[in-house]
Amino acid sequence: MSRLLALLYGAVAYAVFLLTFLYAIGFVSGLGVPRTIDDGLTDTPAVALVIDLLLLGLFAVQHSGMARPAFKRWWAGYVPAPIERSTYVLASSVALILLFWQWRTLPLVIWQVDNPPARWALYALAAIGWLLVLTGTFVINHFDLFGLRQVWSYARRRGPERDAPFVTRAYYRIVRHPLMLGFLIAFWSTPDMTAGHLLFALMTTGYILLAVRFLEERDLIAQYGDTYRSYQRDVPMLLPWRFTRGQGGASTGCPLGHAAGNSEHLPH
Ligand SMILES: C[S@@+](CC[C@H](N)C(=O)[O-])C[C@H]1O[C@@H](n2cnc3c(N)ncnc32)[C@H](O)[C@@H]1O
Repeated sequence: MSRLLALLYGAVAYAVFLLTFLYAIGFVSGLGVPRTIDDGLTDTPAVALVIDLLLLGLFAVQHSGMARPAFKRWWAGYVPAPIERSTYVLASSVALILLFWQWRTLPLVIWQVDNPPARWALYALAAIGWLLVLTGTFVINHFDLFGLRQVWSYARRRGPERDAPFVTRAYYRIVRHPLMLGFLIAFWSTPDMTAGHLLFALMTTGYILLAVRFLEERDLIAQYGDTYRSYQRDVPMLLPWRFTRGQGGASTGCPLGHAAGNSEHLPH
């Protein structure tokens, strides 16, 4: 594949992702975009429920299915390695764009916070959630996660890609899944909770909990072995206050113990 074409493809996929991410903030918070979670297409509640569940399910299947090692091995025969991640990013963005476009509103009000300072506090909390997601991607490796590092290396004729290193610094010292924590904060922190928004928050929360525990962490254990198991023991999954003082943490007085504090356990 032409190196310039790969670079261009990666840049387009990244731009589409960035716009989709910005749109997602507006969609969920109901601000600044033409169609939001509560202001868009309408239908009878039963039809709306079915369509919204299908849209969420489609995203979950695409996003988790395409991230599995078995799927990656299979489509390596069709998609050149340098653009594999960009293609995944593009497919995830398309699934989200479809959801934003076809989402049916369910306007029944579940809760409404009228007090202005409380409303602003909830908006601020949501903004913190989104910021956690965005900044968290830089802690892991933003350009690797979104495929730019791979196409750039290919364009510069660098050798085959090394796997991105295991990260236990910054947010990852406090919880194992800061990006997912950021999404959960952003999805639930709203002063105007409608049935549609509640459906979105409940389904995405269930998806995040299951996918992280039974798919992503299983792959991380397969990849990093005991390093990841000890990280699991020392660092809570999503709730920062659930510090454990067992194993490495207890001996050092550091809640993270050897998972974060001792590089001899980290793969190189
Ligand atoms: C979208 S990121 C989400 C990471 C994490 N679940 C979170 O919520 O912060 C998914 C990618 O991050 C990788 N990943 C998860 N935890 C990691 C860690 N501690 N260090 C390096 N990569 C990690 C996974 O292998 C996966 O490719």
